Amino acid sequence: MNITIDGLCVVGKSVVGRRLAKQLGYIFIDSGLLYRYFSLTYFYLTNEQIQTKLITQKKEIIKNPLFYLKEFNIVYNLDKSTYILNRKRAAQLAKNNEIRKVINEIIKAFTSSKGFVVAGRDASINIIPDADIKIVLTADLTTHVARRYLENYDDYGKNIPYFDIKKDFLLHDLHSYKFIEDATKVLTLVINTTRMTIDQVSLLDQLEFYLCKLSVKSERASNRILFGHSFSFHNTNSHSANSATSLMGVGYPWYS
Ligand SMILES: Nc1ncnc2c1ncn2[C@@H]1O[C@H](COP(=O)(O)OP(=O)(O)O)[C@@H](O)[C@H]1O
Ligand SMILES: Nc1ccn([C@@H]2O[C@H](COP(=O)(O)OP(=O)(O)O)[C@@H](O)[C@H]2O)c(=O)n1
Repeated sequence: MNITIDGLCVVGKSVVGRRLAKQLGYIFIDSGLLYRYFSLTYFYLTNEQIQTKLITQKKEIIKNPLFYLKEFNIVYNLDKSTYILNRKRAAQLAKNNEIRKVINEIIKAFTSSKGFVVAGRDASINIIPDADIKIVLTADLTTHVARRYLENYDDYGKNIPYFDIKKDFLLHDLHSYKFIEDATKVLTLVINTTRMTIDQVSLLDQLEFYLCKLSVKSERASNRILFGHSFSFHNTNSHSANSATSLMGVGYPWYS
């Protein structure tokens, strides 16, 4: 079985995905790592030059999944300030659709067999559209900013003001709203992590419980379940209420 986890930044894709993969004995692939890796490897090149490099390199990467999956993890060992800088460059890279296409093709090729958990903003739509389980993690705007603040403060010792983080988040993540919006239309499980701890989100038992419920519900033609806290119970089947604002947890529709 293959599992996708979609969501904007700091919703917990990486930490939850990693745990889930470990519990299941699966391989975890964080698509963000590939953007970070290539932006670091080709730091001084333009997006267009990187695009050309990736197109030529693609075959060789696809032929050596184990080597490259290890190689991509190098990014985790970056010093803290480079890691933050690297996020901005990776975000620029991710705006190039050709580069997105190549990165998605690489992950698709890696996951042509089963046993993967793949995290990303477009994992369930563009990377593994035929994944067996599709999960979307969400959080409200304040939670996004607070988690990023804590991450900067605890992990990097930087006291970046709330307003700057919020501005940065709105500027850099805006282009990804559409992916998450599309993902919520096809997926099997939406978890609003706003008032949940990492442990609560990652609990496999809980996940299994909801997946069981899902199989019962699928008979009623509903292919999605939402759980977590602080929902507005709109009970609507129209996606018109499902705007970027609602994806931030302000007015999340509840499908029953
Ligand atoms: N449910 C949660 N409660 C508290 N902190 C969380 C939660 N989920 C994630 N975090 C924190 O947010 C930060 C980003 O988590 P990460 O898994 O890297 O997110 P993503 O991969 O979605 O960007 C980390 O510092 C993590 O500890
Ligand atoms: N599937 C993906 C993964 C990452 N990205 C971009 O790549 C950057 C780095 O990925 P990451 O997963 O480490 O991101 P953050 O959660 O730290 O922002 C993100 O900020 C996104 O801009 C993307 O656009 N699509």
